[in-house]
Amino acid sequence: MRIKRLSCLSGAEAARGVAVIIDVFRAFTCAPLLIRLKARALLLEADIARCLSLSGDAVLVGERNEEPIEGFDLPNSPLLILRSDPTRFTGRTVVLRTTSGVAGALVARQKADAVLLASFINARATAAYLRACGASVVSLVAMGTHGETPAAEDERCGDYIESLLGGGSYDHIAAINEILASPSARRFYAADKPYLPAADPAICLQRDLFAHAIRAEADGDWVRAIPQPSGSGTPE
Ligand SMILES: O=C(O)[C@H](CS(=O)(=O)O)OP(=O)(O)O
Repeated sequence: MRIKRLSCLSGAEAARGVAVIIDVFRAFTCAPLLIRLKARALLLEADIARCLSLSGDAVLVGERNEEPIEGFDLPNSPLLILRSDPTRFTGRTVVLRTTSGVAGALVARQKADAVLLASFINARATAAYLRACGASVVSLVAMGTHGETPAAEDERCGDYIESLLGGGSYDHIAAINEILASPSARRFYAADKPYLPAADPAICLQRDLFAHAIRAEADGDWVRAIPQPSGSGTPE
C-alpha cells in the first residue's frame, strides 16, 4: 500500500486511489454521531441554497467558515448534536454542510477511486477498511482550518491512521497535548460563541468509538455518507 500525505482543499484535489478525508474539528466527528443517532440518510452538500431546498423535509446541520447558517437547524457541533433530542434525527434525512470536511470530500470524489470520511472516532475502522479492501494507493488528506491552513488535529489523526496501516509510530498523549495547545482548539476555549462549545474538542479527541468506515457515494443528485459494515472492504 502506497500512502500519500496531503493537506487542505488543494490536497483533496490531488487525492488519488482511496482518499481519506480527515476532519476531526468537526465535520467527520459529527457525521458518525449523526449516523449513530439513526439518521435515515446523511447527505453531504456544499451549496447552501441546495441544502435549504430540503428545509422542513431534512435536518440541516452545518457552518460557513465556522459561523452558523441562517435557516439551518444546528451548527456543526458534536456537543450540540449530542445534547439534542435524539428523536430529532431518528429516521430523518440529515444534510451536512461544512467549509473544510464536506467541501474536501466533494472535491476528492472528482478524481479519487473512493472517498472515506475520517476522524479519531472512526480511525481504526477506517484503517481496517483500507486493509480489507486491498487499496494500493491511499491519500490521507488532513483538511485543516477553512480548508486552507493545516491543523494539528487533522495532521495527527493522519499520523494515527498511517500508524495503524503499519507506517510510523503514534503517541496519542503527545498528540492531545499538541492539539489542545493549537489555534484550532483554542478557538473553543473562550466559550463566548454558542456554536463553538468548549466541550467540542474533548468529544472530537475520543478514539475509535465508532466501528464503521464511512464512504461518500453518489445517490441520485446527492452525495451520501454511508457507513460500511464493520470489517468490510468493498473492492475499489
Ligand atoms: O465547524 C468547524 O469546526 C469547521 C470550520 S472551518 O471549516 O475550519 O472554517 O468546519 P469543518 O468543515 O468541520 O472543519
